[in-house]
Amino acid sequence: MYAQEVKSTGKPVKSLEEMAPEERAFQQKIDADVKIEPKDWMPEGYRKTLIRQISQHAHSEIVGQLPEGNWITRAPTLERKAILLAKVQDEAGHGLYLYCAAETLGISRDQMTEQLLSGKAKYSSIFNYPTLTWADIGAIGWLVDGAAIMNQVPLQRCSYGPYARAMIRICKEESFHQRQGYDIMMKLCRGTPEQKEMAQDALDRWWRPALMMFGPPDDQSVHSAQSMAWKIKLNSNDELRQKFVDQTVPQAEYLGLKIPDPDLKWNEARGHYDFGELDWSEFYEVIKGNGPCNRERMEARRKAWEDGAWFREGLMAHARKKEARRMAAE
Ligand SMILES: CC(C)(COP(=O)(O)OP(=O)(O)OC[C@H]1O[C@@H](n2cnc3c(N)ncnc32)[C@H](O)[C@@H]1OP(=O)(O)O)[C@@H](O)C(=O)NCCC(=O)NCCSC(=O)Cc1ccccc1
Repeated sequence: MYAQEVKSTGKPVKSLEEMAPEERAFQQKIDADVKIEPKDWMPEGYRKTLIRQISQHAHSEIVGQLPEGNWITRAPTLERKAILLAKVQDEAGHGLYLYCAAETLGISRDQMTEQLLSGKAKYSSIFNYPTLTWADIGAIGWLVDGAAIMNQVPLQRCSYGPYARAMIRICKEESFHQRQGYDIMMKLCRGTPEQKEMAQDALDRWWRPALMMFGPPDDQSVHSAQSMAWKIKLNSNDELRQKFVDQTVPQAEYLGLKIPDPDLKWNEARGHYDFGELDWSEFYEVIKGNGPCNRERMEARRKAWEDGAWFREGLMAHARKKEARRMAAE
């Protein structure tokens, strides 16, 4: 799908003729699938859009550790605990690669953290929902990681080199995450009626928030048209949401679970599932800070940042001393 076909509410995308020569050469590079690297010239809007998206993505990975972290001490077996621990550690790693990718655009880790804590930078809406039962850990792996992969696989081909490369490793790890979630769901669905009920309840609560992860509908997406023209995004929000529904419905059927949507129906003519309208007012409330767990999540991040201040100061003092010693020896 070409950017121009996406009905986005943002500023109209400039045509090549309307661009200054430098910007035109940049766009032609993008159109020819040449990667943009940190030292290359880039329009200010491209740099800012990447900082916004990559830093929000990084914050999502870091905040995303919290709902699952809640279950590490209560995982049902030693094996499940070790797997969950590894998954949550992977998410910390993803956050770090992504912060590094954003740093190549001239913003520091401290600035990004300040933007998160002040509410200027967002993180994914999905992490503002609570994890009430062990089945939620299965549902997160299956649905949330499943949605994350659907969105991130195309980003391996995005125009900005450091972001595209970070995505390659992240996607490999995300597929392990998705499979471990589905495996939890399979175990529950083959278990007692109570366990199957827990799995259904988790699906009922996570289905709609998972679909909202892809962002607002295309006609309300401010950034899509420009981001797609710059290949910062390769697919529109609705396109990926549809792909996710099409992929996930048979997986739910295999589990013997029911997707909580009375309007869900295979549409032979379109070759896709039709699905019900989502409650976008809930999405906007959550991203404004009024979801069920927003306050708790931000408090946890603020506390971690404040508690770590002495360590960051220690590291800086050590670095300064080392540098002074090196200078004295020269
Ligand atoms: C598709 C989209 C998320 C949004 O498209 P865009 O073109 O950027 O925006 P658009 O114009 O369509 O929207 C208008 C406004 O709405 C905001 N908004 C939209 N959607 C959301 C949302 N869901 N949550 C919160 N805010 C959202 C958007 O920022 C903008 O507001 P702004 O102007 O910034 O104030 C894009 O940024 C993207 O692909 N990001 C990279 C992937 C990424 O970040 N993945 C994160 C999950 S990683 C993961 O899950 C791994 C994991 C699994 C399990 C456990 C732990 C970890």
